[in-house]
Formats: sequence, structure tokens, C-alpha cells
Amino acid sequence: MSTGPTHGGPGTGPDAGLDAGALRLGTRRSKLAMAQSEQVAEAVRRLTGRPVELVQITTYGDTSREHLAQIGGTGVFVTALRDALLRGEIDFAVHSLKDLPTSQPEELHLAAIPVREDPRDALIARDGLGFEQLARSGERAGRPARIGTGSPRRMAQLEAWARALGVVIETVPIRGNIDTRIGYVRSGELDAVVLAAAGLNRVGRADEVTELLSPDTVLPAPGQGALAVECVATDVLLAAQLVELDDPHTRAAVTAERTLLAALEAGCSAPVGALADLPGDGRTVTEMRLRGVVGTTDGKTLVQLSTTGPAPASADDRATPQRMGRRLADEMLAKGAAGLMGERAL
Ligand SMILES: NCc1[nH]cc(CCC(=O)O)c1CC(=O)O
Repeated sequence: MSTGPTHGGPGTGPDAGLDAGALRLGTRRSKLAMAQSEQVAEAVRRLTGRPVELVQITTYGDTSREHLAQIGGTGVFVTALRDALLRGEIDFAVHSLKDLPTSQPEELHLAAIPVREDPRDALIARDGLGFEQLARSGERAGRPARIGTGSPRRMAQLEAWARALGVVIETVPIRGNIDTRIGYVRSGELDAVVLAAAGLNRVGRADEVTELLSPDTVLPAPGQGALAVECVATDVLLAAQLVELDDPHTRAAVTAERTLLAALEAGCSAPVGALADLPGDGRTVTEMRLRGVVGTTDGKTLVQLSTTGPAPASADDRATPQRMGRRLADEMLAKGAAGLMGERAL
């Protein structure tokens, strides 16, 4: 066995009574975190033939009532899981990739980035409305549609979209889990909320979506829809098993997106959207496209650019997507992106 605190005897760790031979997967307690952890746990059981137990860990991001943008965003959901990994209380952890800070700690290893879910944002609006219908109906009623989102990135792009339509909307900062956010629309408190489609799909609430927002209009957060499976860097045996879950196309795409984000020196609460895609049938991928956006939350100014370049030469080729991310960041900075980065919600 590798170093690493893999199999504590019975009665150790936060959750006594685990199977002694089981791999311990640390997860946040939210419905979404549990759903995606269970999905990865099942894949690891199939791969390794070993039992996998979920170990629930509470993170600051789960308990704080502050707006994410005020907490400072970066890493609030992942720190507790990483601490548990480093203390040897768990063997691996599953994160939403978009919640991971762009700099990777040396002691930890991103062993797998599995096939990405739908990266798009989704609108859940009253009366089954799409964004344009909703925005125009608010305009007619003389009461701007109230759309809930705590994300400066979503605010900037929704406000810019409304401006392009020549209508006024009101974006309202909200927080909370998926059920809470959908509840704002159910109760009539808000006309709509915007959430990641991937999360809704994972918890079985995709039927609530009234419009999937095209990346041509609203670019998702870098890494949105992708998961990251992390273990300690010294656990090379486990890493060698987990890498089987890795999807090279997803890894290349999110590497480009996260390099762009890092090069723009943004935290996860900054209004940066990015999406890379590799057109092709999955075998003959030769080209990669990367789109990026940064804007002010009032939607008055957006810097929105795209670029194309070669697809990575192999699954291990990180340099190609990194170059692409840096190149697009440089072009966005040259167009004034830096001046838009300091802004936070509220
Ligand atoms: N910041 C919260 C968060 N982190 C990951 C997801 C789910 C989508 C994903 O896996 O990217 C969400 C919720 C949301 O943005 O609606």
C-alpha cells in the first residue's frame, strides 16, 4: 500500500463503523455533493472491486449565510475536504471543478476529471417562460423581471442580454442549495433563477428548466459541469486506479478554461465565463475552441473573445490547452479585461 492513511482501523475517523477495507470518499453533505460523490463512488467500486464508503464533511461554504462573493469565493467549498485528505481521514474527494481554486496544492493530486455533464447555465422561470419572454413581460408590466443569482458572471451576462433586447431586468443576489433557489420561483418571490444545468441533472430536477442558456449568450463558469477527483499526491496506487475515470477531452477543455481564469487573475466569484470545446466525433479531434467573457455586473461592458488552436497531442499534453488559455487571456487583457476584474457582487 502507498503511504497515506488509507485504512484506519475500525473506529477511527469521523465515521466509525466503516468497512476496514473500504476506500473513504469525502463529500459535502448537500444533495448535489452526495449525488455526484455517489456517482463517482459507484464507478470506483466497479473499477477497483473495492467497497467505497462516503464520509460526510461540513464545509464553511455550506454553513455560511454570507453571499459567496463576500466570503471571497475561492475554495470555500473545498478547503474542509482537502484538510480531511491531508489529515488522512479520507482517501479521496470529489469536488465540483468550478469550485476549485486554479492553483493546485503540491500535496494533492487531481487524479481524474471524468466526462463532463452539460456545461450550460439553465433558467428556471415562472409559467414556463424563456429569458426573452420573461424579460419582455416584465417590461410590459412596468415591473422588471426579478432574476435570482449570486454570481457576478451570470449577472453581467444576463444584464448584457437584457440590454441587447432593449429591456430592463433586475438581478437579485441569492444563495442556498438547489431546492432553496427553485423555491424562490415556486413561492413567487422571484420570477426566475439561474442555475447550472449539470447540478439540476445530477439531483434529478432537470424537468424544472424552462430554458437552457446557449453559450453564445451566456458562457458558463470555467470548469462548470465537470468533477474533480482528488487524492494525496503520495498515494500513487490509488491515483493509478482513479485515472481510469479521467476523460482526456474534458481535461483538455477545463485546463484551457482554468488557465484563462488564472491568467486573468480572477477568483471564482469574479465575472469570468469560459468554455472550451473540441468539435469532432471523439476520435478525430484536431482542433479546440476556447471562448471567454468578463464583464461588469451591470452588463454595460463585456469583453468577449474566442480563439481556436490545435487539440492536445495526447492525454498528458497539458501545455497545449494552457497555451491557449494564456493566449486568450492576453487578448482579453489587451481589450481591457483587467479593468473589469475588481468588481464584486453588490
Ligand atoms: N458554485 C456552486 C456550484 N458548484 C457546482 C455547481 C453545480 C454545477 C457544476 O457541477 O458545475 C453549483 C451550483 C450552480 O452553479 O448552480
